[in-house]
Amino acid sequence: MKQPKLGCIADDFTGATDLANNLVRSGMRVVQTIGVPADGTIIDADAIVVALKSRTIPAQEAIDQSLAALTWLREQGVEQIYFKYCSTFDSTAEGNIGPVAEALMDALGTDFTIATPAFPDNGRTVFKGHLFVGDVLLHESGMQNHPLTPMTDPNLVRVLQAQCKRRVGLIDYRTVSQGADAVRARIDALRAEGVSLAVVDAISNEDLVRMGPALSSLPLLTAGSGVAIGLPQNWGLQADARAAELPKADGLRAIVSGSCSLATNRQVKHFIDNGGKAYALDPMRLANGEDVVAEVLTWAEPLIATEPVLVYSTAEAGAVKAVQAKLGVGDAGAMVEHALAAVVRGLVERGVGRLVVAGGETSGACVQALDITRLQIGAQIDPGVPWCHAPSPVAPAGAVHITLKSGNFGTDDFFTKSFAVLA
Ligand SMILES: Nc1ncnc2c1ncn2[C@@H]1O[C@H](COP(=O)(O)OP(=O)(O)OP(=O)(O)O)[C@@H](O)[C@H]1O
Ligand SMILES: O=C(O)[C@@H](O)C(=O)CO
Repeated sequence: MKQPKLGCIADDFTGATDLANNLVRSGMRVVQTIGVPADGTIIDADAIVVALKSRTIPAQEAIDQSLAALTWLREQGVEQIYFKYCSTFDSTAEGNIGPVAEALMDALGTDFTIATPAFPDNGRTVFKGHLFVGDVLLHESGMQNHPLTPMTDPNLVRVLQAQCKRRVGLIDYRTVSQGADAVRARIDALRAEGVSLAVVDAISNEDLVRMGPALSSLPLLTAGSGVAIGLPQNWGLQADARAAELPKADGLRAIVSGSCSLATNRQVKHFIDNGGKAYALDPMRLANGEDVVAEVLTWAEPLIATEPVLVYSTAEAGAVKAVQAKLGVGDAGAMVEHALAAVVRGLVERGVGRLVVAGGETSGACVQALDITRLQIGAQIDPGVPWCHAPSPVAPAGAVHITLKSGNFGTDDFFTKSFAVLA
């Protein structure tokens, strides 16, 4: 058994699998844990990703959870820490990216780190410190309307500075394009100027791979998942398909979707338009106290024997707003998550062993319903979304293959193609 090299702290569950996926694709064997494992847990992997749900909780709670993860990861002997946040830099003026990054810097006794959400494979690029989502700036991408973390300023130096006590600077594309030595020299110059956190430009995977060697001596990195593709080389690891090998998958198939993002709405439509069997869960019937979960399971049971089924609450913005207006945003969300989690549990008890879950919060609820505490990361379905294999006491076979899809990730045919990737 080898000592893990990289210890990662992710601020949500789907973000954690996204990071793990990029590390696996670049040659690391990765295990993702749900929360901080119990003392004495031994993990055999090159990298460990601790998945928290700390993105939008109060900053002090996010700090406490992240420091607990750091303590555990250091006990495993990791050589470098990676704080993973969203590729759209989801945060409020209070945090949690800045406060968590600074708390980790304090705990590690380091005076410098980087910050970049760049993830070119998913259209997230950083240029002159400004974050683009596809062809538009962050504040024109729809993220300006996010209910919890509205992003109204694409200038990440300004955004991060508003969350930090330390000075924030920039390593721009001209430096990055010159390679690792130039990045190292710029880090030294920024340090000398009293800058402690630097946003780093990256507009391509080549930029990320080029900057990798310059990051090897930093105890802490903070980033989206993109920076991960340049790190395994620092330990002499190369892309190797064996890093993504999972046990054989032969359970029944189901998809559960609570994400209401534009991408997931298209994926649900594509599945149904192509003849997939689907059950639309109506939040108002749940609110009326009807036993919709039992109804779904009765519907699904004969179908799953021969084909994948989709159970979804996914709806377009207008319909979601109408439900939220009647039930309240928090209560509507919690009620739907609870129902989908109960559906997942029932499906797995009935032999579903290949499971697609769409939505970050929904994934959190489903993983908890299956008593999953760790995931081994396998092959990528789409950028940012891998298949995983997870022990689950709920599963008759003792484990499931599961994929946790971020709301905004995946092509329109994601639901139909994911099972083929696992075959
Ligand atoms: N029809 C609906 N009406 C109201 N709320 C809903 C409905 N369907 C789902 N929800 C709630 O909306 C939220 C969707 O969040 P979730 O994180 O699962 O998806 P997402 O935001 O698209 O994903 P990500 O966080 O990965 O971007 C959940 O709390 C879910 O319960
Ligand atoms: O970085 C991303 O965009 C995703 O991994 C994510 O964090 C989704 O919540």
